[in-house]
Amino acid sequence: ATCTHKDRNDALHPLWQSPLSIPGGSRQSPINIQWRDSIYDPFLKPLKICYDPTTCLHIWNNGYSFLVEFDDSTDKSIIVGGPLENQYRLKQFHFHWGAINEWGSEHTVDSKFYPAELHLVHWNAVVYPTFEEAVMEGNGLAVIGVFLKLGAHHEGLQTLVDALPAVKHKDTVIEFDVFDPSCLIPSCPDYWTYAGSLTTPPLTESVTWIIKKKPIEVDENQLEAFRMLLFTSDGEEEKRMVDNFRPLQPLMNRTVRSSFQ
Ligand SMILES: N/C(=N\S(N)(=O)=O)N1CCCC1
Ligand SMILES: [Zn+2]
Repeated sequence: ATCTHKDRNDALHPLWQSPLSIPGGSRQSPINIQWRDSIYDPFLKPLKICYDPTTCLHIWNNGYSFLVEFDDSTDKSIIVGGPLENQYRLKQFHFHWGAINEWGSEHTVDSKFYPAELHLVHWNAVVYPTFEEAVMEGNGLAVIGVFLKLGAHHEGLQTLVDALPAVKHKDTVIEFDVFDPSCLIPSCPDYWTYAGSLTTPPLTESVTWIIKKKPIEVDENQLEAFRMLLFTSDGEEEKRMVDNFRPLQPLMNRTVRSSFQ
């Protein structure tokens, strides 16, 4: 039988295991978002995004993805509103992508994969003293998911792409001191939201997911730049950093709400 990407993924990425290995996992991510099953919630507020570009610190290849990390010692870069009861501080953003344009995103919409997905990771510094503690709590994290689709060149992303050769290998880092990630978020306010988890270890069920309905467009060269990164350290046998997404997880007893009709 032909191997589906899910089997390939389970086989290729033991770390992104199925929920069976997470005892009591009832709100795991990612999931398929069935548009017609999502429920419009008129009480959902618009999401307010206030980032200070000077809080940007560096880009780091951590061997799973590349992260752009921010100074989260103040409330200078935060999100508030949407489904959130508190404001959440921006900690980092990263991407997941495929070896080819047919797949790469973690979430799907009506079972459609996008070639890549951006995650902006925020934590509840109103309630928890540290990010590490917030990671362990049901309302500890809020992640904005943005789908990337193949299309026009993305000017804002290009400044990031130009820096990637400097973090080709695992555990390399480059200073990156001014960047406003709101340029990567579609202006359309529409989103879905659901209660889920981190999609990499520790896989904790601490994430309020906010998935933007509209994708951003990036061009083929920009996607290819992601694919030239390596999972491996300098000197090791090279393994291209591709297909770094977790397989879809069961919805179980959850509803996905939409901010739009
Ligand atoms: N898996 C994660 N984010 S994600 N892919 O669920 O947005 N993280 C692991 C630790 C910090 C963020
Ligand atoms: Zn992610």
